[in-house]
Amino acid sequence: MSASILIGTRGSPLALWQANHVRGLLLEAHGLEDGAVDLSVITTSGDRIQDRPLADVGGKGLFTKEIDEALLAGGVALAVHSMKDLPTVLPDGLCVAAVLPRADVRDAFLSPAAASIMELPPGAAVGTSSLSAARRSNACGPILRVIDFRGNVETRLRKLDEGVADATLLAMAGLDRLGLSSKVTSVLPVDEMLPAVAQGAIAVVTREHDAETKRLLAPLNDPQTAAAVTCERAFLAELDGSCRTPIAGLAEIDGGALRFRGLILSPGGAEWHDVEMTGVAERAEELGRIAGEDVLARAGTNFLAKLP
Ligand SMILES: NCc1[nH]cc(CCC(=O)O)c1CC(=O)O
Repeated sequence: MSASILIGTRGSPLALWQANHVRGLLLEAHGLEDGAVDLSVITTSGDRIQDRPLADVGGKGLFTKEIDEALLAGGVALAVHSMKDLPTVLPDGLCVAAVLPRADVRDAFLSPAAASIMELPPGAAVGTSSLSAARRSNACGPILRVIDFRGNVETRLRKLDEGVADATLLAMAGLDRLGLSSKVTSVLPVDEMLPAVAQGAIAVVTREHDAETKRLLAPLNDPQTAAAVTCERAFLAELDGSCRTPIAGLAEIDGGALRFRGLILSPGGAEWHDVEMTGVAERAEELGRIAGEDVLARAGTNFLAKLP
C-alpha cells in the first residue's frame, strides 16, 4: 500500500473544515479510498502568538510560515488556506494550484446591541482582528471604536457573548462552513461593505515543480473564482497589501466580463478612495493592477506612508 497524500493545515475548526473539504473533493475526483488522503495539522507562529496585535508581529505570512516550510521540505504534498489570509507573494518554490468555487463573499454583522452597523450608538466597540474590516465599516456607519479581537471565529463569538465588544464583523463564508450562520444579526450587502480581497475563496498550495500533485488538484480549480481573486490580489499587491492596510476589493465575473470594485481607507476612515473598472476576465491581473495604480495616483504615495 502506498503512503497517503498529506494535506498541511492549521488546527482551527475553520481550517480543519476547509482541509477536510479538499480531502473529500480529491477522493471523489479520483475515486480514491478513504485512507488515500490524510490531514497533517501544523501549528503556525500566528497560532502561537496570542498576546500582541497581529499587525505588530509581521502579519499574514505568520499563519503560513510553518506550513510553507513543511511543503518545501516535502513533509506534506499540499496545503489548504483561506485565500484571504494568503500573502500576495508566496515563498519561492510554492504556487496556488487550485482555487475552489467561491462561497458567499459578504460580511456579516453580529451584535446583541443593534440590528445593523448604522444603529450602533456612537462610540460602540466593534471587535475585529482585521483593521481592514473595521475601517471599511466606518464608511457606512458612525465613528466606531475598534478593539482588537484575536482568535478564531468561535473565540470571537464567545467574546461577543461575554460583552467584550458590542458588535463584531465576520465573513459569511466562515460562519456558513462552521454551521454558525444562525448567529448572524444582519448580512452586509457588498455595496455597503466591500469584502476583503479573496474573501470566501479557498486556495490549495503546492510545490511549483510537483507535477503529480498539480495533476491531482487540477479538477478542483474553478477558473472563474481563480480569475476573480487574481484581479483582487493584483490590486492588493499594487497597494502594498500588508494586513495593516484597510483595503477591500471584489471582482465579479459574468461570462467573459469582469467588474472590479476596490476601496482604500485612511486609518480613521475619514479619507477614502474607490475605483470601479470593467474589462474581460482574461485580463484579470492587468485590470487589478491598473485599478491599484489608479487609486494610488489619486490617493498619493503619502496616503500609504501615513498608514500605521
Ligand atoms: N482571518 C480569518 C479568516 N480567514 C478566512 C475567514 C472566513 C472564510 C473566508 O473568507 O473564506 C476568516 C474568518 C473571518 O474573517 O470571519
